[in-house]
Amino acid sequence: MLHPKSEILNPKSKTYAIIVAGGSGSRMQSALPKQFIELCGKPVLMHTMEAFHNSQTSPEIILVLHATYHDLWKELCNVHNFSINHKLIAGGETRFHSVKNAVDLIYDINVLIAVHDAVRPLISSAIIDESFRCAEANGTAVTAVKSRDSIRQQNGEGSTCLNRDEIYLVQTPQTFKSALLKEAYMQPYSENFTDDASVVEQAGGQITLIAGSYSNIKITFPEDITIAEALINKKSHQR
Ligand SMILES: Nc1ccn([C@@H]2O[C@H](COP(=O)(O)OP(=O)(O)OP(=O)(O)O)[C@@H](O)[C@H]2O)c(=O)n1
Ligand SMILES: C[C@](O)(CO)[C@H](O)COP(=O)(O)O
Repeated sequence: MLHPKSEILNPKSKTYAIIVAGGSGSRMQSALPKQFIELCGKPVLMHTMEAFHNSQTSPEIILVLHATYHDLWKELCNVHNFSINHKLIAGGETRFHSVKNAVDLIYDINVLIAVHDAVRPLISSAIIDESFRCAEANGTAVTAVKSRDSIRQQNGEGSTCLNRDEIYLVQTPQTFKSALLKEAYMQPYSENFTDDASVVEQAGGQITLIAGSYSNIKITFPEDITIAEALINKKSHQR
């Protein structure tokens, strides 16, 4: 079940956002990794970082990017006059290792940390703020939506239907009290760690789900660029 909306975030709470952009985007089949592809005139990554910067919480941003792309990123920041303050660090072999590189740089065990995929540029400021509020109250806040399709599980040659009201599709941001996230990321890597919630759960943490958005898509395949541009244009017409 999704957690109801939380109270106001304590303005004294220190907050961080780890934006993971250390992947190579193999499924996108583009020479330029998908986080740099332009969406409505600017790189995917800039849309994502602006959403966090413009949220009420406006967390300190740590950007995780493969070292090979640090110079390209600095050049893009110049070209686009992008001046949002952030710390740039090197990515790792998998998403887990990229997140860990950032988590290990945050020493304070009394802060809140959101982890977000750079390639989910349509995240709303409202969801970002709610994830920090919920994590402050409950320790964890993991963004998710219910499946709109029916769900079947394969068993042997056949398959059985599952109750879709009990199934959630997990997104980011995934936000945690730092003590919990830091302890979880001390575990050795496992292939089952597909997101931060799976890492925290394996370490004994209880996951609180909050409402995500069907627009908060992860740019994974080429057609996702067209969908994301359409959604951004729709949003700007609504303003
Ligand atoms: N070593 C890695 C792998 C992934 N990511 C980040 O994790 C997010 C979700 O990963 P995914 O969509 O799978 O990105 P890629 O790994 O780049 O894509 P693919 O799996 O198609 O290669 C992305 O923002 C990606 O940059 C990361 O920081 N470090
Ligand atoms: C973290 C994530 O976006 C939550 O849905 C997802 O697990 C990333 O999966 P990927 O295969 O690494 O893109």
